[in-house]
Amino acid sequence: MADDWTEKYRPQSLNDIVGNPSAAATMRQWAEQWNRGAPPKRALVLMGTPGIGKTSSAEALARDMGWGIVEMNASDQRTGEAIRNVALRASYFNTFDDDGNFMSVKDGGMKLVVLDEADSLFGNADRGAMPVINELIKCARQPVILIVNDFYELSRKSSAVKTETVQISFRKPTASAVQNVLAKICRAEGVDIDPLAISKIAENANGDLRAAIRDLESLAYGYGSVTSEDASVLTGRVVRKDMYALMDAVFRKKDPQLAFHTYNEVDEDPGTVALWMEENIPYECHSTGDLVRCCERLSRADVYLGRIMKRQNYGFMSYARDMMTSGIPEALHSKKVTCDRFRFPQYLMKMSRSKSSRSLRRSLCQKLGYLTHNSGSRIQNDCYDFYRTMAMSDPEFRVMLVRDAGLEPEELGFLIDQKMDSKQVKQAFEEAFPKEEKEPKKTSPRKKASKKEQGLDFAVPEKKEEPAAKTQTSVGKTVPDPEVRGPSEKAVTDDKGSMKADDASAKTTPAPPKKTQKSLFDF
Ligand SMILES: Nc1ncnc2c1ncn2[C@@H]1O[C@H](COP(=O)(O)OP(=O)(O)OP(=O)(O)O)[C@@H](O)[C@H]1O
Repeated sequence: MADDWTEKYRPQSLNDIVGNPSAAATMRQWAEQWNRGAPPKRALVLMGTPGIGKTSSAEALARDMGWGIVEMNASDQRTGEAIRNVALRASYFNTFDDDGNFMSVKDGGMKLVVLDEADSLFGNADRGAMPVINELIKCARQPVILIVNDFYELSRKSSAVKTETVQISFRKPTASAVQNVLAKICRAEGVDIDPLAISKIAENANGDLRAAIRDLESLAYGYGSVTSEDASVLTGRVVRKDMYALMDAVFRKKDPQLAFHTYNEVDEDPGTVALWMEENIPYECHSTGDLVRCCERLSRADVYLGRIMKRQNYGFMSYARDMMTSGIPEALHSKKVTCDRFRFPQYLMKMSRSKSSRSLRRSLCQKLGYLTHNSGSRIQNDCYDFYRTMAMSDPEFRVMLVRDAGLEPEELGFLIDQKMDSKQVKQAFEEAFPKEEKEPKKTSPRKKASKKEQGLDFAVPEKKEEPAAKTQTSVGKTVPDPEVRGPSEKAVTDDKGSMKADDASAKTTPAPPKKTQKSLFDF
């Protein structure tokens, strides 16, 4: 199938990119630094709205420099592991040419690693991606380009993205630049087009060149000519705006109507918008009166949002929205404006930084709750400090937590404020699972030998492992049994005093060691 026109007319060199000459120049400079060795900032971030030539520029740069290209976009699987396997590896190692021959970086075997739509990379499906991206940014041995529509979305997840990359902002091409591209395509395709139609298509695209080319192709398809009436079927596109546009409308333009409309184009929940307002109000108000009025409007909005949550009455939403958007610029009487950048809400930053420790704490509390017949939140609110103090001061208690609650090394490390590979954590695991008990499979050859020794020359059916076998804990509760809980499994036979396995395997199982370790009741 023939390429659509956007692919057919994709720029082949940076010189063919319409608009953004300074962005192209910065890209070239950065690329030339790579030819002399790794520059201080190894990654480039290209940001801007869709369809204005970011991906095309990255590909054109690689072509201009004679580099290979490794691309990962949203349609690829982009978990941390996948990025490590593809992008990070490609950035670390020397490359292969198209025939599969090894090429060293010295021979010009440079490879550009491109992560497209990097701002939409960090959902559940892309788990673990962030640490790998950070590594890529800091340590890549090959040039890396991250492409984003929304830089703020990416930068809130990583400070390295903010400080250790070269950031290039792509602007939308002007309507006349879009018209020139469309006219050129029409000439090449032999399409007879009315100049008015060209300007209608360009205006409607609002700087999105890809959209403009697609609109032109669909109008010209099968006819070979486009009139201005044909172009009038195009309707306005909805363009999403970011929080900075809303902040600008509220605090810099101080225009209640513009603020109201911009809010509708921002894809954020009202709670987040309120946080942005709260963070920026103190810096944007230039008189006490302004500050008091703005805080008053914001607190009103907050009351309405609270009522929505409490009563699920979404009728209050319009009041909350009006107070936050039109209300605040209307409350700003001073004509002065601040020239600083808008501030990202501290609360969101802290929550995002503490995300992994909060989830670790939650899973830890759930395990402790399971062990002690409590809910995870009860442990978190009432007993967490008790467990923490006990675990910090008593090594035997740590062993019991590992053995009976099934804590993972990072959970135990978190509880006692140590790294997961610290001496205390290692020791607790070694004592909870002595070596021969930890790896039951390795003991099987010995088992067979002992059967022979006993003269059992018939086939003894192996005891099948239940996929979700349960282990009885020392407090009499059953917990799902991960493989690692070998010793606890033995406790089942101990406590109940009956052997479930058949006689033969019972004979070959070494007698359980005398129980010397403490259970929770002993503490
Ligand atoms: N500045 C430009 N100059 C020439 N052609 C362009 C330009 N911008 C976009 N195009 C055309 O639009 C198509 C899509 O552009 P590209 O994929 O580079 O956009 P993008 O900014 O990376 O968009 P997205 O963020 O959605 O990936 C290109 O194949 C090309 O035909």
